Amino acid sequence: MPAPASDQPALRARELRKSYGGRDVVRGLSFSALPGAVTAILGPNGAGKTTTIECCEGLRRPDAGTIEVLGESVGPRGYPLGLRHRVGVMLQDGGLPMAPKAGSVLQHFARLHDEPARPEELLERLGITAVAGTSVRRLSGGQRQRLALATALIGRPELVFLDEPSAGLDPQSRLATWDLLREQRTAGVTMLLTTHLMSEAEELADHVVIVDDGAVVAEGTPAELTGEDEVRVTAAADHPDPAGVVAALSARLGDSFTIVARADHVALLGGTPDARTLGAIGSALDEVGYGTASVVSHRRSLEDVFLELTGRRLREESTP
Ligand SMILES: Nc1ncnc2c1ncn2[C@@H]1O[C@H](COP(=O)(O)OP(=O)(O)OP(=O)(O)O)[C@@H](O)[C@H]1O
Repeated sequence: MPAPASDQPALRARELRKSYGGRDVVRGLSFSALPGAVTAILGPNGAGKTTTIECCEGLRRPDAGTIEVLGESVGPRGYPLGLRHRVGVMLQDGGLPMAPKAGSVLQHFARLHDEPARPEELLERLGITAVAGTSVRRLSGGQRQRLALATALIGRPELVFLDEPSAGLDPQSRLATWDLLREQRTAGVTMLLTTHLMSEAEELADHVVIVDDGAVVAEGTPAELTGEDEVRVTAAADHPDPAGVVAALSARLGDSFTIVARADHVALLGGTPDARTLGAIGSALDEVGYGTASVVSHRRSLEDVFLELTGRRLREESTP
């Protein structure tokens, strides 16, 4: 049964580090997940989300750092025995045996727990009752994904790890999954999920940890992360010196805005500028030869924040 809510984190990861073949993919990453809340680790492909969550699940061993789950330390050998029954895990690739039938797999997982949820009910909720008699191998990707979620929830865990829970699902299945996860939260279950879907983080998360290149670049509630107005100036052509653009704008505007400049756009955070300030912005941009294609003022979405922090362009994978 879920533990009563407290202020103590249900999970605390401190200064995690992990490298593969000399390449650092998790670089001093720290975050906490509060009990009864949904914490989303949001990041682009390759940011280190799966590595981080699998370290927290005790499936990968971090090179450095500490992890506490439900008050217990996760050591080099993974979870202490008693902890395993309190936690549910949904892996990114499902991690399911292929030969058995879907319903048998879930029954098997149910028998591992003292007070499991009813398998038939979970199958029904996730819309996979009709394939209960089909072998896992023959399930579609989305059906397998939902079965993996059912196996994570069958033991009525206190804490559930969900690695991209709705990746590859059609819109109906995604909504059914989100509804089920919201119910889990209402019942007091703590959830840590990874996602690169803004909509998933916006719909489900109480706390969002934005990760890029193996490190936390921002965190907060969705409202904290998105609560600011932004003026966005899109460049007509890439500018060679974004730092010079910031300097020119700061010289005219002082510290009334947080200014982020990239080759292709400038974002000014901190309020809606009046006509005089807009004039000053225009003059500063003219001064540094920043050709302006458009200027818009709007409330930032999570996607704006994410793209601002993690960049708008596809990145080459770094090499060792
Ligand atoms: N076992 C491994 N051996 C070598 N490199 C790995 C291994 N696992 C992950 N990586 C690399 O580490 C980096 C981070 O991978 P990870 O799967 O943690 O990222 P992610 O944020 O979950 O990405 P995605 O959203 O694409 O699933 C990637 O560059 C990946 O290629």
